[in-house]
Amino acid sequence: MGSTLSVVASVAILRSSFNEFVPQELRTYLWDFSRRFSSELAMVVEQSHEGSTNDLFNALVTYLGSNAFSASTIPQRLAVGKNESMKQLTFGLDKNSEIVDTFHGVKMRWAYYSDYNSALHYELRWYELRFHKQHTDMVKNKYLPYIIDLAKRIKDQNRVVKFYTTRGGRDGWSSKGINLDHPMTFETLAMDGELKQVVIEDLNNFIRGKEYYRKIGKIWKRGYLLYGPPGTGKSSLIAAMANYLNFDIYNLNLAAVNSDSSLEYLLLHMSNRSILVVEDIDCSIMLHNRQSAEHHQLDQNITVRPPQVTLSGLLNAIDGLLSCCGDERIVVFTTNYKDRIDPALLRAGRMDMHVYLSYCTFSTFKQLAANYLDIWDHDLFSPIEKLIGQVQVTPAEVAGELMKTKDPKASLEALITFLENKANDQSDQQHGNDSKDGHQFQSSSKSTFDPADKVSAAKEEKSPAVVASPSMKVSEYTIKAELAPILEAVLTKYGDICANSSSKSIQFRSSFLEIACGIIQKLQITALKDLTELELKSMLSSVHDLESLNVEVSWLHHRLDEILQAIPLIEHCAVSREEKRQDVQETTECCSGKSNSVR
Ligand SMILES: Nc1ncnc2c1ncn2[C@@H]1O[C@H](COP(=O)(O)OP(=O)(O)OP(=O)(O)O)[C@@H](O)[C@H]1O
Repeated sequence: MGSTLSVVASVAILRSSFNEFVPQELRTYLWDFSRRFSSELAMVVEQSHEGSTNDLFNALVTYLGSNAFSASTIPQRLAVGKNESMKQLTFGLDKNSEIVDTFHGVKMRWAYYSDYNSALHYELRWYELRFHKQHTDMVKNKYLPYIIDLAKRIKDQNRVVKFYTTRGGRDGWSSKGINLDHPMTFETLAMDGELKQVVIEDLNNFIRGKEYYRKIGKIWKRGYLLYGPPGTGKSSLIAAMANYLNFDIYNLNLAAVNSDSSLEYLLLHMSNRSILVVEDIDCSIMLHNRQSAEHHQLDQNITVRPPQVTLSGLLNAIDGLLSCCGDERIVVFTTNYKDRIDPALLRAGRMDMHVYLSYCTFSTFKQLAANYLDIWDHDLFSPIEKLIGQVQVTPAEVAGELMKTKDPKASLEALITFLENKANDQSDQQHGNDSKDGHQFQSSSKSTFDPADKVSAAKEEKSPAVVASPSMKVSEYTIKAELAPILEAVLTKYGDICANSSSKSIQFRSSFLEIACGIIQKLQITALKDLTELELKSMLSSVHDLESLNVEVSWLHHRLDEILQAIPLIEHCAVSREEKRQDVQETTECCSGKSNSVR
């Protein structure tokens, strides 16, 4: 044993002396000469390749380092370290050390060398791979690409997610970014189970879709619109997405960007594998065409600086040529009021998935109770289920109540009191509205988070969890009572339009039907001349969403198209009528001697 050790030690000493005293050119020559007679092939991977960084070298640093403890021959010396952009320690081969990796049963011998060139003050580093010549094709076509791919995944998993914000003007993004230390994950995010799964699946498909996107000629990017009342978890969902994918977040404050070209500059300086977030897109900026970007004088004293980024600038940035300057990009818009957003921004291809974050349902409450109190069931769940069905309460509010004490019983009782108070408040508000409006539809369709936005309310409140007015069952669906006659008529005329819907959940299907019936109701109660183009386009956008979920509403789509085409004619007629009226009035005034010129 002692003699074996001394032989190994002598070989190691000889080897390191050889490397130290024999110049690299001579060593290379000697190796090449000896290999002429060998069945082994050697490949050298230098730090730089043809004048630029060698991606394979960098991949090897990660791959061999991560394999260091599982390789068939563990190296005697390892380099180890960590920096602030990494979550965990990383390992690498130290100078002149070797490792044997096994791939598809074939032994791959790796060694790492470095050589300091004192004239150039430059350290040359390289890896050397030796394997049997018969595996050359496999190494070229499978092993090395596998290393590059795996190293990328290892690196992505180990990197700390960064958060960047705009500094305004041409200053670009905050230079270093701060570590995103947000604890929200898909496990802790309370969201309807099915919807959460749909989002996760969509992200998975996107991440695995590089080849698919290339094949169909589409830029590898995905857009999500997150909408819903404040406090329902839009920002939390973004954090969960970033943590799940290990993507950096670039938080774009459009109001701080002073021109379309600054926006271009910012997008060109985002890293790959990142999420571009524009929060509250409806109110952070009013996007208009360039012509209207003038200073608006609200009154004599107040001048409002107009938006500097135009709608076309933003559209260009999202899906114009500029958007191909990066890979694996996700764009997320959030809003409390989907109907205030220009439909051009919402169409598929720009915002591929619209995710509605609703008020708290019983299912979301149960997830919050599990997160905050570690309970999955309790006697007090039953009254809470009843109250949550009647009250509009956000997950943020419920979470706030559950945080007050760790004692489950006390916490749930406090939540019940909170929900009862809220129910009374909402009921008082409802009565106030009823007596003010004297109109059942208007009062019940008003949303407490946006009393002004009827169109938004007509859609947002349709989630079964958010029903404030009485519900009714029509066939197997539960729908707002006031929409029940419309649904009955639709089912009689067109059959079950949700029969082929991509969602099997009755709850979801009911909410799709409420959206469709809400649109029909709006069309029924509004005179054609009072419908704005924006309202119609927003209805079309909802119908488009329903179609993408395989809800059969082509007849409604067709009807909306017809109305949209008719609007200019209606406006034209209105103008002609007004002109005629003015003509008649002027003639009458002239005849009766009341015209300005006579006066
Ligand atoms: N769905 C949810 N699951 C778990 N926690 C939630 C959820 N929604 C809200 N919360 C809690 O409420 C807090 C505020 O929620 P968040 O900021 O995500 O809401 P938001 O919809 O983005 O609100 P806003 O529209 O005002 O920006 C979160 O930090 C989290 O603690």
